[in-house]
Amino acid sequence: MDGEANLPARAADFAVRPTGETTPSSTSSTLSSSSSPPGLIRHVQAAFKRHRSLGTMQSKDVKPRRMTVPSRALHPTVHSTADTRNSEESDPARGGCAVKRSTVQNLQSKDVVSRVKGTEDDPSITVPSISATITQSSDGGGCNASEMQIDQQKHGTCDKDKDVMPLPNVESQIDRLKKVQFSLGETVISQGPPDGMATELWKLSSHFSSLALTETGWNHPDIEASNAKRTALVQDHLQQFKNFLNQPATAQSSGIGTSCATTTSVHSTSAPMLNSTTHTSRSERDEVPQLAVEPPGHLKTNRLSVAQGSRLRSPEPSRKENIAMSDRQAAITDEASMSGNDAPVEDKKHCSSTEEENKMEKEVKIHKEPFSNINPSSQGISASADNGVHSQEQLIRESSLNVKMESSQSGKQQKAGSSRGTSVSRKRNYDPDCFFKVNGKLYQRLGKIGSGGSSEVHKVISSDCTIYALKKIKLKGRDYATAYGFCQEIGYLNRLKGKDNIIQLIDYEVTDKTLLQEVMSGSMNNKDGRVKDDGYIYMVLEYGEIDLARMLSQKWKELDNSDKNIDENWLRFYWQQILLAVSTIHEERIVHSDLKPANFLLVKGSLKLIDFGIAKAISSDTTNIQRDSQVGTLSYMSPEAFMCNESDANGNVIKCGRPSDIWSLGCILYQMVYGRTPFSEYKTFWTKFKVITDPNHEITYEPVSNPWLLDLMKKCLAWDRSQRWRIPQLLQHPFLVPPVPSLISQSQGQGYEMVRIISEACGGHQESSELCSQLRQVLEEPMSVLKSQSMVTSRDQQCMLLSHMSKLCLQIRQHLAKSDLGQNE
Ligand SMILES: Nc1ncnc2c1ncn2[C@@H]1O[C@H](COP(=O)(O)OP(=O)(O)OP(=O)(O)O)[C@@H](O)[C@H]1O
Repeated sequence: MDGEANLPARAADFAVRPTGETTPSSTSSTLSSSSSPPGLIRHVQAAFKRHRSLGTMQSKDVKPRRMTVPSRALHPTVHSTADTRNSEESDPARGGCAVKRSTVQNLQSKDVVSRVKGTEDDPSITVPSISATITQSSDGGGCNASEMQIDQQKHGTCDKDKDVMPLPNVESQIDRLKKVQFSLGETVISQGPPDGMATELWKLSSHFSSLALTETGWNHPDIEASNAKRTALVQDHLQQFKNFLNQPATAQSSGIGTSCATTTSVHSTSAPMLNSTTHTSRSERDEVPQLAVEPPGHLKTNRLSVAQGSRLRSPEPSRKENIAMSDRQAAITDEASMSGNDAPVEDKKHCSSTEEENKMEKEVKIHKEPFSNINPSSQGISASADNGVHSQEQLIRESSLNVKMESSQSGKQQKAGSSRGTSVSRKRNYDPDCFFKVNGKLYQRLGKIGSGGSSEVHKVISSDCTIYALKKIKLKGRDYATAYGFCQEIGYLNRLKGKDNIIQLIDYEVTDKTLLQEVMSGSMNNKDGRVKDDGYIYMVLEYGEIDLARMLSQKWKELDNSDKNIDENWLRFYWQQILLAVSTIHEERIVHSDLKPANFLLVKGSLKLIDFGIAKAISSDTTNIQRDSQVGTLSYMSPEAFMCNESDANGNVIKCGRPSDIWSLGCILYQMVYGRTPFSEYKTFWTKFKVITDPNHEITYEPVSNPWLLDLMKKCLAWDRSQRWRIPQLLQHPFLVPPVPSLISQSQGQGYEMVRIISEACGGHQESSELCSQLRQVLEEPMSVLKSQSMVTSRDQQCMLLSHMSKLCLQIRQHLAKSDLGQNE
């Protein structure tokens, strides 16, 4: 473990940034939300965490800090004490995920039941349990709840290519379904039959409810006996219901201005889910029956259960419900509005008058409420559900206008009790503790992944059920140069879009638009001073499951319990990926400057490079980057990174370039091989500084079974940066591209025999014997020849070897010819 806790630094001189080195036995951060979301949301989050393998978030290990050290601070005569800040707090929640699993499941199931029972208070659960059955019917599966659950299980992923969100086990789902249906059944009955067009529907719902009630005796033999009959009956009813829903709608969801439209709110109670609630304005309720159709409990998931334009009746939502609904509506409104405009989005044309507001209230409103109530892990999206999601999303798109209008309405509802006309700030339209908004799109926060020296990174889910990482950088109080640097990360990530081994930037927003503009145009005018406004940078990034630091930590924990060495193939596999990632940026003339295990993330089995916070592009006329200060993470910083801008023995200014990254790679490789970084025994900043900048300091290499591995580490950790290998060479190093053993042994066997014959033929001639022994040495230790040469690729190495050998052979031949001649004379 790098004991960097004692690093000396004066706060003023060293900006020590905690970053990501992980060493096997240390501890660090974290998966804790800084602010606890409400109960249900917490359960959602917990469920997501549950489905991530242990430790898939930020390493729990102590991470070395990234340093920003002004040059003057580096003079060895300056004595300072380390800034031992380690801003990464250990978060037991991460490690504790698995332990808490059962508790979470219990909570979830309790939660589902209690939530459903509390229907009256929950506007998202409005009336009967029809929807689940409807969805199922499309699969031809009747209304057998267990089948439905199994179907959900079968298709329990959000998207094949996206994060899998497995469902809890089938039995518990069925069990919960029974409870849910029972509860909903009670609700239906207590509500009594509506009149008008929905009477038929009510009958159906009552029927289902009564079925659901009977399902409390789910396995009773009597009930089983009548199952077939009931199923047929239900299917019949379903058909009727479908026909009902398929009626030409007089009030379509997009029916702006139609006086008889029903308002349909599609709530996705968690990202993969959409449930629908239909309600109408007071004036409409008298004329048009309305129905709120809600899938039961967790079966709300993924289902759009109300056809748009259905003119159905449901009990009037209470004011409380309305307010709660409007919160959700507002949330989805934000999500639906992609404009990024801070003003509430609304269709002024239709919102200008009270009359039109009334109309609007009657319209079918589609909202997607991605993030409430339900455990997303139980959102297994069945085939039907999947379709459901798509159709819902389509619906949402199609109804975006309505959604926008809903926004204005919901704003007003929110303000119930206060002046109706008061406009509602967009900021209040969603809970900032639970959501992030980037360019008008909402992302629900699922948990904090980690925090770097400059940022917080959160796991989030988008409205299309994709998991992302959201990096939030607070700019307030930072100097502009630093803020520019952070913005530049966006530039680099944009430049590296489409590169497989670089984490992908999905979206971003810099709240300080001028700053972004300046960075993008390369005209940084305001270099002095600090950012005063409450500026943030948000970056939505491809999500990485685990970082290399954590992987190494796990690997070494495994190895500690056994007497095995690190698996060379494992090493080879990830080392190659690391090289390829760095090769990508070096080809783009970008020097990362902060390469360390924590900055390589595993995404679907491949390592991807992250954190371009201090990366720099090499300008076209040079091979180096210009830095005003020393930056990096101590344990991985190259000698030239420490000595940046100082003069070397020849009076040349020391600069950093690609070789600086190669040194960091050497440190990473060393750590992969030995479980610690090369200078880990030097605990303080100054001792580290001293040994790393000392050209005569010899790094200790414990013996390893593969000499090529040793050679590789040395090639990366050559003190003299001009001696360090470049990525293309490293990719061809014999550790990665081993020479074919059979050929070696074959050629060696034949070679030895040949040398023996020649030696005999030379008959003890001194010069010839000398040449023969050289030839033999080449055959025995080809590297002894190659080491003195600076080769480019292994093919070049082979060619050099051959030419060296043939030179020797030629000389021996000449000697032999001479000695032949002498003998003949
Ligand atoms: N796309 C992502 N997916 C998953 N986790 C991520 C992602 N990006 C960052 N992280 C996690 O958050 C941590 C901090 O992220 P990052 O290194 O980008 O922030 P930073 O503020 O630049 O950190 P530092 O300055 O300390 O290196 C990472 O070590 C990683 O564990």
